Amino acid sequence: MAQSVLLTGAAGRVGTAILGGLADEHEWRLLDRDPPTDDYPGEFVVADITDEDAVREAMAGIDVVLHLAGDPRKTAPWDSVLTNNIDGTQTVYEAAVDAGVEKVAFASSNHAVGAFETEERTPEMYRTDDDYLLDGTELPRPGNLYGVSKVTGEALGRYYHDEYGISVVNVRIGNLTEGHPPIDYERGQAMWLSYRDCAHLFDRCIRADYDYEIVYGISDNDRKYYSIERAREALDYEPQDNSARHD
Ligand SMILES: NC(=O)C1=CN([C@@H]2O[C@H](COP(=O)(O)OP(=O)(O)OC[C@H]3O[C@@H](n4cnc5c(N)ncnc54)[C@H](O)[C@@H]3O)[C@@H](O)[C@H]2O)C=CC1
Ligand SMILES: O=C1O[C@H](COP(=O)(O)O)[C@@H](O)[C@H](O)[C@H]1O
Repeated sequence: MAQSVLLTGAAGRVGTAILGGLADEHEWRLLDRDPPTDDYPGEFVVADITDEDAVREAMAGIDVVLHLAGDPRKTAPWDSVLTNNIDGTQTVYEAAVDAGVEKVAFASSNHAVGAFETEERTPEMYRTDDDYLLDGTELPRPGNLYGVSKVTGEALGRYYHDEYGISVVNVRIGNLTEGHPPIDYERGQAMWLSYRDCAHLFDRCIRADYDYEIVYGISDNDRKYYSIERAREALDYEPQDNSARHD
């Protein structure tokens, strides 16, 4: 059944991948601080996620929120991640709970656990003969302030789930690259998420039933140091792409 979905950060790369696969699958309300430069499905709201009134208005009648908006730079400074990623995410959760939204899928990141990639483990852990694996039950270990903001977003979701019962899935997205896996970049190949698998994964976040989850969002790459088992179990995620088998 089509659901009413609010997609924040709709004009960005992840939003483009999602809408590329799912434009006709749901009823979309798109939100971005950048005005649309293209044709989009549904309705487009130009607003900043730190604007409480605008976010509340955008939340009316929504079943599911895919919350992507934020500063995606791994070098982002504290003032930007504090405003866009932490304050903005809290604003989105508060408005979602007040509006009776059922589910929120939060775009977390590999950088929430980036500091597991120690000098002793790398580059071996990026290669097929290594079996080092993170499965989402490990403690967070961010390697930069951007990663800290993503861990904080996951904790905000934990709080709003426990306090208000809203369903939350945190998707620790790997490296989304269009058309082909990253070239000459072993780390990126191990955490490649194709556009097709990205759309399918967020479709499962919209349709599946869950309480509070942390899953890794990567394709079924031969070498992966992030397990996709929890995404398979909790969301019925069935990726089709693999960085090692791409022409
Ligand atoms: N692209 C990737 O490989 C990965 C992305 N992510 C996360 O996914 C999300 C989307 O990332 P991308 O699409 O790659 O980034 P992007 O920069 O292409 O898109 C982000 C969108 O959010 C909007 N935005 C930013 N701050 C905003 C605010 N305060 N209010 C309203 N809109 C705002 C921007 O205008 C932009 O259109 C981010 O939260 C990022 O941290 C996580 C891991 C990997
Ligand atoms: O969280 C993110 O991660 C991806 C992949 O990280 P990288 O260190 O391999 O570049 C990054 O491309 C994206 O911009 C960022 O938001």
